[in-house]
Amino acid sequence: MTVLRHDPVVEAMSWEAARRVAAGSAKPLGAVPVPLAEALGCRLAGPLRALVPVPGADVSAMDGYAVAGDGPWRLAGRVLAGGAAHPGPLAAGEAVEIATGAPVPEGTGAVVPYERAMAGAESVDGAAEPGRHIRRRGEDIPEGAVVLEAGAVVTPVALGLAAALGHDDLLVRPRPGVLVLITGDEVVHKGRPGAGRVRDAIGPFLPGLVECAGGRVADTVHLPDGPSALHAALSATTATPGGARDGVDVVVVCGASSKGPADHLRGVLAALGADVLVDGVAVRPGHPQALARLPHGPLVAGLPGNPFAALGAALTLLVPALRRLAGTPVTRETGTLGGGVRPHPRDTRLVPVRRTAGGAAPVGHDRPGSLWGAALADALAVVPPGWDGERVELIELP
Ligand SMILES: Nc1nc2c(c(=O)[nH]1)N[C@H]1C(S)=C(S)[C@@H](COP(=O)(O)OP(=O)(O)OC[C@H]3O[C@@H](n4cnc5c(N)ncnc54)[C@H](O)[C@@H]3O)O[C@H]1N2
Ligand code: MOO
Repeated sequence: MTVLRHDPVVEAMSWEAARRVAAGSAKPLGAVPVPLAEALGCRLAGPLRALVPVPGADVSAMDGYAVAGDGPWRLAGRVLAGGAAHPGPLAAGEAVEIATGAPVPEGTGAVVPYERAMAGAESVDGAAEPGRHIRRRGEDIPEGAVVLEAGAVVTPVALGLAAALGHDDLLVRPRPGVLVLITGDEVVHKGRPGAGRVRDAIGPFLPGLVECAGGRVADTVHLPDGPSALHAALSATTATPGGARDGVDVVVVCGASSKGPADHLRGVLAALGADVLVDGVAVRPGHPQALARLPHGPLVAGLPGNPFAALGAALTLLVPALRRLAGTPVTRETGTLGGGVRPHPRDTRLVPVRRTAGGAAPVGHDRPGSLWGAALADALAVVPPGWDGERVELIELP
């Protein structure tokens, strides 16, 4: 009698379909107001408007004298930026000494810089050009102007602009929080791996990849093999209805995705009652990957332990889901592919390439267990089964 001890082979989902499922597995997180200091890298959820005009008043553009009418002018006081304004309009024939950025008194016809003025103790003379060296209220940025559109990334410069326009908080799409779980008793996290050990090569690349997709790695935790630690870590995640900023939206499980005795992901997902959306993808490398939703909300992306396979899987399931959650626009690039690459009969191939003026060229070194080829490459070429040798999609590597 034959005893069937292992799961039968199930047909894996096509790479294109898996990517579509991943992109459709999430909705963009709701907009939240975030203090400027925490908004860097987020996307604006609405247009950024000028709450105040720049400059906020008619101000001097030079250190010198604000004058009215023709010179010589009688000196009637001094106005410094941040100091008291001149107590009334300037009459023709009057001047006040003025600092750059200080509001010019009403009636000012021009500012004469120190370099162009001849000043005595009580009067000043010089050549005044009407309107010269006065920055008018709202001349740089009018009040109410939309300076950045919804969807713009909050850059360091945008933070400065927002502050100048009177904002303390920005309404942004929060960056989805990602918890990374690295499994494998043989995986070590520093130094040279000894016999029977491998150094974690996935944890170090995930933060940059996640960031480019619009997310942020909230924590990376190393778990021993076995279902209980994984079960506990997945159950402990806090759902983030409404996009709370410190929550976990996606858990990435590295390793444990295949069929070996230490590969517990599927069993744990079943025990937790997760909804498995993708269970294996027809892609090389990276076929033993999975995407599921836990009953309390977070998505789980299961990546294979082989590092290049993990990268391919992350670009297939994790990145599209994160982009959707973060509201990061999706751009698709295509190009020609040289190097005599042959398609696989059933699976999509992900081939590390460098893009050149003559098309994409494979860089080699593309074994699933090594990141060498991917590190030499600037993109992965997507070669579908039955590829006709024409253009391919190119996924840019961060
Ligand atoms: N019977 C089958 N065996 C395997 C299959 C299969 O379909 N049937 N698929 C193979 C493929 S393809 C891959 S990829 C791996 C995926 O394995 P797991 O996700 O279960 O990962 P592990 O078994 O834990 O590790 C595989 C390999 O990668 C090394 N590893 C693990 N984590 C890391 C890490 N963070 N950094 C660097 N290297 C890591 C680990 O030591 C193993 O060498 O399954 C095949 N087997
Ligand atoms: O996903 Mo595996 O070999 O395809 O590395």
